[in-house]
Formats: sequence, structure tokens, C-alpha cells
Amino acid sequence: MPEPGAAPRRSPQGVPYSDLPHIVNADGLHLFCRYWEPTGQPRALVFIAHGAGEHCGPYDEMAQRLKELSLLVFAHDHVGHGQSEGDRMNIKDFQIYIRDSLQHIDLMKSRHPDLPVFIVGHSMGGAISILTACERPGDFVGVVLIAPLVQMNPESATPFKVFMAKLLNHMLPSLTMGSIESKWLSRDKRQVEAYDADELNYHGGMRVSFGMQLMAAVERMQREIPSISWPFLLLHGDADKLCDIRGSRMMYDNSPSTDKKIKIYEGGYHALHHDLPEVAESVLKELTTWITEHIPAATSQEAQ
Ligand SMILES: O=C1CC[C@@H](CCC(=O)N2CCC(COc3ccc(F)cc3Cl)CC2)N1
Repeated sequence: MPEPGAAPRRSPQGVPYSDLPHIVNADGLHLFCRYWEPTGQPRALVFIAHGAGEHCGPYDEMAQRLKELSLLVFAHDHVGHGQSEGDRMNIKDFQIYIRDSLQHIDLMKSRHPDLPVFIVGHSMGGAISILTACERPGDFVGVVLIAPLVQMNPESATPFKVFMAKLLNHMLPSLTMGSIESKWLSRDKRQVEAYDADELNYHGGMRVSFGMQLMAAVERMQREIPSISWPFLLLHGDADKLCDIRGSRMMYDNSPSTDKKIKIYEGGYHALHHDLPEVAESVLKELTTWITEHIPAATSQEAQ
């Protein structure tokens, strides 16, 4: 309970957290949460990790489809995003995103100790998902990655630009680079307009210090990939200009996992789950089918 007389903590939009589903992370920051709970007994838990600059609201349709399959879906807005506290789209250490995800996952596992757990991640949320699964290799029965950030885009990360970013990070870490160009998110104009109009998204420039954290996460993934043995599904558009598809190909080719699948969407843009309607529908079908197939059959004692 907050000390008597203390002003209630409010979301960046001014809503008291006492009125919002939330968790408090290890740094005392309030993270806004969403839950999609099936009516009957859930068959599995699914954690959704959103990307940079967005929030977990736009995953509602995907979560509803999973809920209809009796899966219990949960998500939160990462620190500095959407309705959570924290400096907008900035982070002192990328590990905070992974620590907070594990906190939320552990909370839900404590409430449903017998359920298998999946993670679904998009873009930077894909990097969070990969590094979270790497920290707990035995904890997840499957990881679904939609256009994950695995490698830097070679155009935007030439050796010179990386050198300059590192130099600038020491001199002017709050300096901003370009912002995420929404036109590359989707071929569906309505989706781009919805993204641009969504005030819960961050539309400002990317701080150099944030870019450095993303680069550090990319370097960490390069080191981890040769030890990835958990099941995963990769979905990536080959016209993605924000997260290079070569990262997904490299992860697919170099991970020792014996249960891995990659599906390339010809002409697909970055946010595949919000790309042209037929692509978005295919992504939802692919994802729900793969997850359903990866729910372990009930063990004998459970079946009795
Ligand atoms: O639907 C939606 C709405 C939001 C979008 C997700 C966006 C997202 O998460 N991205 C895309 C941009 C990518 C930039 O990467 C870098 C930039 C500078 C740098 F120095 C090092 C890196 Cl690696 C990081 C991952 N999808």
C-alpha cells in the first residue's frame, strides 16, 4: 500500500495505476498489462513481446485468436512504452526488458503452474523473446518470431555509422537519430495511418543511447544463436526494410534446434501481422497452427 497521503502513481496518460492492470518491476516502475483469458480451462500460456516505439494494444486481434483456442494470453507495455512508466523509448540496459518479461512470465506461471509457456515476439520484441528464451532454455515449449530484430540492417549499420554511433554515444547519448519510418511497416495504408494516429506509439527520434542498447542486444544474440535448441517459428517478409531478413535466415541456419520453421513472405513488409489482409491472415493462421501443434499432449496422470 502506498504511504498515506502519497499521490497515486499515474500512467503517462494520467490514469491512476490503481485503475489499470499492472505489475511493478524491480526498479519500482509500473508496467501496464493486458490479459486475454479464455472462459474454460486454459491449455497454455502465451506471452507477447511488442516492438520498439509501440505497445501491446495492437496485438489484440492476435491475442483474441489465441484466446479462442483456449490459450491464456498476456502482455505488458515495456518500460518507456505506451501506458507504462519510464523515459520514452529509452533504456539503460536492454536486460531490463528481459528481466521484466521473466517477472511477468513467472507471475503467470505461479498462477498456472501446470501450463506450458510460449512467447510471441515482433521486431525488438523478437530480440527480447530470443534472449528471454536463452536465459531459460527449458522453460518455453515454443517461440514465435515475427520479423525479429536479429541483425542490424546493413544499410543503416555501415561500419562508419556504427563507429559514429559509438562515438556520439559517449559525447551526446541523448542525441536522436532518425525515427522509425512508418511507411516501411506495412503495405496496407490503413495500418500505417493507424500506427501514425496511435498516440500510445512513440513517434519521436531514436536516441543514440537506445540504438547502442539495440546493437548490444544484436551482438548478444549473435553469441547465443549457436546454442539455441528450443523450438521456434520464424516469419519474415523479404521486403522488410526495418529488420533485415538476413538475421532470420542466419538464426534458422545456425541454431542447432531440431524443431525450427521459417516462412518467408514474398514482398512482405516489417509488421507482417499488420501487412496486407491476406498476409496478416496467413500470419495469424501460421502462428495459431504452430502453437496448437506444439502444445504437449496431456501426460497420463493429467489425462486421468
Ligand atoms: O508494428 C510495429 C510498430 C513498431 C515496429 C517495431 C519497431 C522495432 O522494434 N524495430 C524496428 C527498428 C529497429 C532499428 O534498429 C536499430 C536502430 C538504430 C541502431 F543504432 C541499431 C538498431 Cl538495431 C529496431 C527494431 N513494428
